[in-house]
Amino acid sequence: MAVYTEVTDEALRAFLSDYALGELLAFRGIAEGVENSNYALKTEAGDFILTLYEKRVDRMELPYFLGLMEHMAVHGLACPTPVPARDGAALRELCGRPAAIVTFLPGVWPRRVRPEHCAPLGEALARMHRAGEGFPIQRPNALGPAGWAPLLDGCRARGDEVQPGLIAELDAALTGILAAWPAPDTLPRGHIHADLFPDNVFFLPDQDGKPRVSGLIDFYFACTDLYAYDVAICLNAWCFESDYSFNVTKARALLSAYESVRPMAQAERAALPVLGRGAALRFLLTRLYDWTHTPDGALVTRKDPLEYLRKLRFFVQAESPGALGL
Ligand SMILES: Nc1ncnc2c1ncn2[C@@H]1O[C@H](COP(=O)(O)OP(=O)(O)OP(=O)(O)O)[C@@H](O)[C@H]1O
Ligand SMILES: N[C@@H](CCO)C(=O)O
Repeated sequence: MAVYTEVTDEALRAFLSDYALGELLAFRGIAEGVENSNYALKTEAGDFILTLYEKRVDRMELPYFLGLMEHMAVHGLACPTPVPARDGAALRELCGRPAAIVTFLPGVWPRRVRPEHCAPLGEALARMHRAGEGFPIQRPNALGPAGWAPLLDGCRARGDEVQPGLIAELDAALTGILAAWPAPDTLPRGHIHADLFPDNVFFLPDQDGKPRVSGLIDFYFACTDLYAYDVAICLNAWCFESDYSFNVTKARALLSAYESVRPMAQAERAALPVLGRGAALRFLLTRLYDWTHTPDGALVTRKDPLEYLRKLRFFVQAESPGALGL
């Protein structure tokens, strides 16, 4: 479910009259996604996505997200490009919500990740990091290491209902992660996606039927942080099997394709186990928070926090990149 704000035909037509996109031919709400309301639009000018930003997105941060997408698209990345209205502004208001139209990207995200997806993914991630260079606005990562203790505190009251002993295990994991986290400015940093899960990466087959990335979407967690942390997020999201075993073939494919575009420093590779631990904890905590704060019967699909406990435990026992098979 991701249409929180219903847009009427009349409201949309009035909104579109500010744009040079021709007549509205069709529009429909998109069920996928959990954060914002998304509509697919077809106008005389082509296909677009209309997003109404809901409660969890801070409107002060929208110029960063939209500006970054614009910058990356101009620098050759296949990502949604904000469409300005006739007055030049892409960020507008509709039905009392901040709203923007972005270009539609063709492709489908992989419901089941295969090793053949991981090299194109790694390459696209590195291209994204390169494409963000020179974008001047900074956005600290609100869900980075400094944000994890407060998040964990927010889960304290009900966390053990999900699994007995969970909060004590997470307290210990957090202490270990913070002690081993790379010191500021020791690893390269820049604009990262920070949520590059399979549902945010579209693929189309090439002439030989092999998957190639057709676009990256959903930049609403993007921030300025360590590039290698983005790699570690992808190792979490793309390289585990359904039995939670780590697939070294997928991880190697991802990493070597990444490095074909942006070689990593030795220190970045060495940090991957702790960055993997941190990334697992970050998704565990946001899922646990949502799990323990979403009222029963709410229309939002909650994601399983314990999936990330299994991944966290894997990274806790992996002390070196060698232990990851990398
Ligand atoms: N530019 C785009 N081109 C094509 N389809 C898009 C585009 N942007 C979004 N979509 C479609 O809308 C769906 C939801 O988008 P998105 O993942 O950004 O939602 P969200 O609610 O903002 O985020 P989240 O995934 O964090 O819940 C996507 O799975 C995709 O089907
Ligand atoms: N990718 C996140 C969801 C929000 O973007 C998760 O799987 O927990």
